[in-house]
Amino acid sequence: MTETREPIVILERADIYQGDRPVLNDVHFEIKNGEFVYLIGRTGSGKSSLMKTLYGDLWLHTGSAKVVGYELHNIKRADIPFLRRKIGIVFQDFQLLSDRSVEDNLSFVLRATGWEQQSKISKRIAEVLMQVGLGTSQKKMPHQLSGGEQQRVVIARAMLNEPRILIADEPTGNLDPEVGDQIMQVFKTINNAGTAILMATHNYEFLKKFPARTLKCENGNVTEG
Ligand SMILES: Nc1ncnc2c1ncn2[C@@H]1O[C@H](COP(=O)(O)OP(=O)(O)OP(=O)(O)O)[C@@H](O)[C@H]1O
Repeated sequence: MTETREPIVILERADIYQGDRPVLNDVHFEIKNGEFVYLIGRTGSGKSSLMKTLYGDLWLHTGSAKVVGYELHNIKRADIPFLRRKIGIVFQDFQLLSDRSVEDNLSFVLRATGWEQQSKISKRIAEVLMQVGLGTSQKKMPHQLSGGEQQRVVIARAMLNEPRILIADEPTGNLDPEVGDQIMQVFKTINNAGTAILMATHNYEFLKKFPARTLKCENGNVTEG
């Protein structure tokens, strides 16, 4: 069992910047394989900046970070797409391609990441849609789905390449509370099956209903909450 608790995110003395402006200083924490971690903090406290740094959208300024085996302090631009394949990213706004079906949104990502065989593509799409409770929606267009269903497709898309961690920035921010709870259940199910999750949220009800480790961004620091 030791392997399952190996850290997949390690930050040491990391400084997070937006351009030349420091946002978070001296950040150090680990996330272990299979862990569920909330990221909380007021608007502008640096949650999104921290997440963007983890998936290579912001350069790490100083310090070191290792994410799913990639050293962000040494990473080459050409390696960033490979880093992102091992991370599933889920945003608040759904960002599905509106001109194509659920199935085509998902196969687009698989083909772009090197999948070629149609039978394998179809099988994987069916698996991830089952995982998020949308087994019968392959042929639907995004506009035919509710907000909660669209977010499920986005989560399915993030799971396509079996990431070791899902990074979710306010994934329920645009949803009604009841639908948000259902999406939270989807994340819990995915986490129970072994994928680590780092989720930024303003929804403190989740912390009570679904307790988990919490990191807090405050006054330029990240602390255990
Ligand atoms: N693209 C950007 N360019 C310059 N500064 C930015 C940019 N995005 C964010 N910032 C600034 O960086 C700081 C941290 O913002 P960030 O978005 O990381 O906070 P947050 O905790 O995610 O906020 P929210 O909860 O509103 O999403 C803020 O002062 C913000 O104004």
